[in-house]
Amino acid sequence: MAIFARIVPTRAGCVMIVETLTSFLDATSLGWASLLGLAAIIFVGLPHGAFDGAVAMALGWAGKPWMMLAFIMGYVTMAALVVIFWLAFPDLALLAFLGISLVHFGLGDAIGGTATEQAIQTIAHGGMVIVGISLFHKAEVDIIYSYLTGGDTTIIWVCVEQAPFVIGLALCIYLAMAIARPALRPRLFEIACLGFIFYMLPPLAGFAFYFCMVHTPRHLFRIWRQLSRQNFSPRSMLIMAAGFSCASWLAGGIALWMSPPSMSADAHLLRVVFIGLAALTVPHMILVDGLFRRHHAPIQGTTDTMPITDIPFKSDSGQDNKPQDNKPQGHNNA
Ligand SMILES: CC1=C(/C=C/C(C)=C/C=C/C(C)=C/C=O)C(C)(C)CCC1
Ligand SMILES: [Fe+2]
Repeated sequence: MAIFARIVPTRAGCVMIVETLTSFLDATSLGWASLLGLAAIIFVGLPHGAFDGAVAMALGWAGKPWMMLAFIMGYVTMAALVVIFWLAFPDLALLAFLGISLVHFGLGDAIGGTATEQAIQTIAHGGMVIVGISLFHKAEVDIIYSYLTGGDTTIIWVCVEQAPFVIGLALCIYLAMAIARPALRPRLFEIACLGFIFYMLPPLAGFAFYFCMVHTPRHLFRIWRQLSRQNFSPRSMLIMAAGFSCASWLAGGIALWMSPPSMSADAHLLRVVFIGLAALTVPHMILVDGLFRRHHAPIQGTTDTMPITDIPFKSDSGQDNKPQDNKPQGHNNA
């Protein structure tokens, strides 16, 4: 009887999820590559943010249950404020989202150096993702941007179309830097490969490739290494991340289910995914780029392998290998 009482609501829940999904699949005009990309963004990429609970642990904010509760409340409040801001000022919110994402992705992929070198790498890496995808597939991306702003996208394109001048300049300086500093070459080559992939794939599939195959693994590698150094149990990190992932999927599922009748299935689906992502990005960035990076930047001269290329920082040539007052230099914690 008890088992029966447990199975019936679970089955009802599953039926509801399957029904919502099949009605979306019937109504959407997105191709299979974009749908697969969206699924990967939601189920593979999004959980990297669910490790923010573990990041809070690394920062010493989650030692007691009340601290964890305060962290979760702060995170959810910030996410809710982003959604409210987006609904009130969609153009400004999308523009800000693109800008902060460029910085977040760029910082995650840069391997460090002086502040200027770091800025050049950040603009080049992050710019290729956000501006590259937007400009390679202008017509398709314009439709997505119009769903996200609720109509006019002129101001967005005015800004996106100016960006290649800055990004092009950053790429030229990056090339010069890579000639002098061989450790930068694999990362520059990575930008070229990603550019080709973004050009070839539909925009959502290209973004999903980057988000799931580059950004997420780099982030997880950083967090995992730092937390194992601090002797946190992998099991507790995984349980916490699974809990946060399920909570965000549930929130997204509810938002999807409350589909407004006036909106097309594509518009609603993309709004839920990207406004949801923006809402989680703001607290995620504050935590990862603002706090974790500052506290756990590798010390110059320490060996630090990079995922994807697996090149030790120490193998870097030239004078920047010499320890300089033990100042934190590396900044590639995604
Ligand atoms: C909306 C949209 C884009 C931007 C997506 C962004 C900006 C995602 C940011 C995610 C973050 C920052 C996750 C955190 O780790 C693209 C791919 C340019 C083109 C297709 C439509
Ligand atoms: Fe991230």
